[in-house]
Amino acid sequence: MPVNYSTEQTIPSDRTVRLLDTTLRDGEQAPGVSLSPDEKVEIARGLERAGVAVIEAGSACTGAGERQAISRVTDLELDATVTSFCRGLEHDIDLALECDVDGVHIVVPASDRHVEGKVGTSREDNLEATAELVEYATDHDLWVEVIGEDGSRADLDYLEELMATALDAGADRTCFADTVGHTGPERTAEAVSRLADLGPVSAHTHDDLGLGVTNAITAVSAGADLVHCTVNGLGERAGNVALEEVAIALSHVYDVETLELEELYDLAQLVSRATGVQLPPNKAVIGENAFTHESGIHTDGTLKDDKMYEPYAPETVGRERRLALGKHTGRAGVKATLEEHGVEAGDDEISEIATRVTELGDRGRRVTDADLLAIAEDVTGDDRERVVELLDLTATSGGAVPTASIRLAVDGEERVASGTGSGPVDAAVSAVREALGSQADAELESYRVNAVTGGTDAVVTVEVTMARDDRSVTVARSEADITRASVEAMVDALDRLLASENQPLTPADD
Ligand SMILES: CC(=O)SCCNC(=O)CCNC(=O)[C@H](O)C(C)(C)COP(=O)(O)OP(=O)(O)OC[C@H]1O[C@@H](n2cnc3c(N)ncnc32)[C@H](O)[C@@H]1OP(=O)(O)O
Repeated sequence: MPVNYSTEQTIPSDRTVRLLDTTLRDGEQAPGVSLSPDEKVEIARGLERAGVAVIEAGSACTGAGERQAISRVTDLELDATVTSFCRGLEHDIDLALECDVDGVHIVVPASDRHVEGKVGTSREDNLEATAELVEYATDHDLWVEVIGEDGSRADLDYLEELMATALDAGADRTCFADTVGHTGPERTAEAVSRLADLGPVSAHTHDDLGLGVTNAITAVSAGADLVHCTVNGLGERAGNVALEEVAIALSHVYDVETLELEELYDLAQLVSRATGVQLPPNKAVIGENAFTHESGIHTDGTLKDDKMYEPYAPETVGRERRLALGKHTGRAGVKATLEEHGVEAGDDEISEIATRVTELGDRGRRVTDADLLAIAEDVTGDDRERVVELLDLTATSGGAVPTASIRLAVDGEERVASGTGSGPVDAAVSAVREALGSQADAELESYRVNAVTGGTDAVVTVEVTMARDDRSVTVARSEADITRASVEAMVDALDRLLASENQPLTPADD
């Protein structure tokens, strides 16, 4: 159901809106990002699973490697239309044809700054060249979208003339481009509604002013029916408008469905892994904190009614809700988290544990599951025997094969093992798994390293989350030695997981 309380919806729910993804072209233009053909193929498959209508696979003019990558995507024979970016040059269209794409985006200058200052032509010659290029592309059976580059800074009368020329020459659609993310919703609405009167129009917005989604939604309400986006908002400078944000905004606010929303989180992680650009924790839909609650009032409210502090269920976009502990934790959050770990405590004990969690958070620390459980044991007096304990660790690197040997106490019995790996941490983790056998059957859900202090002698904090069956435990360890911190965190997490299976803590009396 749309959530607008107004009866005047600017985008009615029966509007057909489709999304074009340009992660493989504009997204890849983000500094430092370069996708291999295999990565492009994997991302294109993910985009297809999500139901993206058009995939801009790259710029064929960039070089042989790029053309090979685009060809690999066209070879997939996806349902989505696969396209290439082309400058206003016949040669670029020829290169796109070599990749067997379904269509092209012919990017022609629209503002005087681009017409005269960049391409060095005149308004009149630009009109003529645009018509010729469109005819050339359509003669080769290509689907054609003409993008008026820097359209938001163009004289709108000229932009309208340029786009009318493109449509008259046979272009399938035009595109309003806020190339430098310079404009706001009013000008977007004016420009898009003028172009929509001519024929089908797309919107291409950037986030330099943080107005990417606003302008995209405004463009749709002004008549655009295809929105250019990138996964995670990757792109030039501050990025393009994020695919996941446009999709959820259209769905949640206007009841207009564009994608298989539950695919969005996997897609976000896939793109993050391939590009090396981490997901910002506070980003809508994909950020780690988007469905995580720490503060006591929010956690309590969410436990009473899961819609209390969330606009939509995390499962909608392929995610799960999480409770976190820290400075702002209250009793309800402590009780719920302890229950997740099979630990019961009385009301007074819960209050005491909550106070100590807050105190730990006050010291600027993130409070992990292991911290909570240690506090709970202290408060309830439930001492437990460790199942696994690290006794000794030696790791070497710099030679041909990084190796590590490890000595563990497992249920009071000493075990020694060694392992090799891609680096000392990997080798030490192999050794731990070797020593523990099936007891180490736990998935490493996340592994994060953070240098707490500067310099080469920095103290690093390693935080791991490990899961076994349907339980997960987060542990953080700080050390100057990253290998030791990693292994200690992992062994402690395994110890917690195994302890809860073998020796559940007994409920404490009130
Ligand atoms: C808004 C956007 O996202 S634009 C897309 C940006 N994408 C890219 O740049 C793709 C990656 N780029 C590349 O691989 C290279 O820049 C290439 C292969 C396209 C061109 O490389 P080079 O020939 O060395 O040119 P260079 O990069 O120095 O300059 C760009 C040229 O394209 C021209 N150009 C730029 N936009 C257009 C256009 N819309 N129509 C025609 N020509 C254009 C420029 O005028 C310049 O030509 P000039 O050298 O004759 O002055």
